[in-house]
Amino acid sequence: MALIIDHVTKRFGEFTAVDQLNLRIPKEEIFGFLGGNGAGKTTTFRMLLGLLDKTEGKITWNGKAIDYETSNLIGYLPEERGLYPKLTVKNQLVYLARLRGMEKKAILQELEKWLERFKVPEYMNKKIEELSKGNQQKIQFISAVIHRPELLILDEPFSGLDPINVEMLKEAVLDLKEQGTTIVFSSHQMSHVEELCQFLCILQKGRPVVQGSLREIKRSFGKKNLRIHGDFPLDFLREFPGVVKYRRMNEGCDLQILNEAVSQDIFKELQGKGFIRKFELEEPSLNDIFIEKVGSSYE
Ligand SMILES: Nc1ncnc2c1ncn2[C@@H]1O[C@H](COP(=O)(O)OP(=O)(O)OP(=O)(O)O)[C@@H](O)[C@H]1O
Repeated sequence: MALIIDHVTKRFGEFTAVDQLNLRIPKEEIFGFLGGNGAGKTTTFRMLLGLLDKTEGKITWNGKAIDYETSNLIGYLPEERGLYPKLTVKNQLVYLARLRGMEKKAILQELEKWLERFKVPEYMNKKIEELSKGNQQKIQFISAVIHRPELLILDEPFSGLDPINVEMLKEAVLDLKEQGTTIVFSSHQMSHVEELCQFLCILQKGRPVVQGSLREIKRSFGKKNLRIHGDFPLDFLREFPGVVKYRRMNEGCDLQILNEAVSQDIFKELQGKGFIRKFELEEPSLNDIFIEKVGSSYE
């Protein structure tokens, strides 16, 4: 395990924002850090980076406490983006990367590479304030990765990006993982987490309500989704034993069922009723799991 969060608590006065949090984040994987608004994600990130003092507990990266020396091994994309509007992209990145101990020549080489990759080479000498919000975010992402950190913390990296830029950033995140970077990111979009993460944790009121591998979390949730398309009425399934949720769709219905056995019962029940065009059993979505565990409508 590379990143260990050991019984970490953060109190603001009487209020406990993070409560005895224990997490083991595996090396060279992408870890999803989820939770509703105010669950304690950003507070955890800030403690992890040493920007906020912990009330209790310990955080280590590769067995060492994170301090001034180790902090250069970490990259951070904060939730509140913070670039200087009057600086050019080049001067901004040179400034930030020099703080990370990089030489100017290496900074410019890396920056050029990233700007090419993000299809915006012409931004090199543009002022930050001249860029759109989404494009400023790309620059902020570059500032988090330019020094090739071992551990990359991304606080809602995809918020405010159009679908093309989301894809571009996802590709970059996956490549960084391939190259051996350990990545922890928070997101309110479950689909991004499903696509990218092998491991995750869902936080509620500063405590994990779910944690582990995505596959195992889905399997152990028990309930499954069943999609049926047929040319006959399916509404009677609303009351069928074992059906937890029923949603009428254009061509049939989407069900949440208690377990796989219920799908067999439904399949038998449908025989002879008409033509079934689709009968598909699926794992629950992360969104289903999130809603059930956190207990509120989301996304
Ligand atoms: N400096 C502070 N002083 C007092 N309370 C704080 C402070 N910083 C955060 N909190 C509180 O701690 C809780 C956790 O906040 P945090 O920003 O970590 O949530 P989050 O999970 O990142 O939420 P979001 O998804 O909305 O960004 C919130 O209730 C917040 O109001």
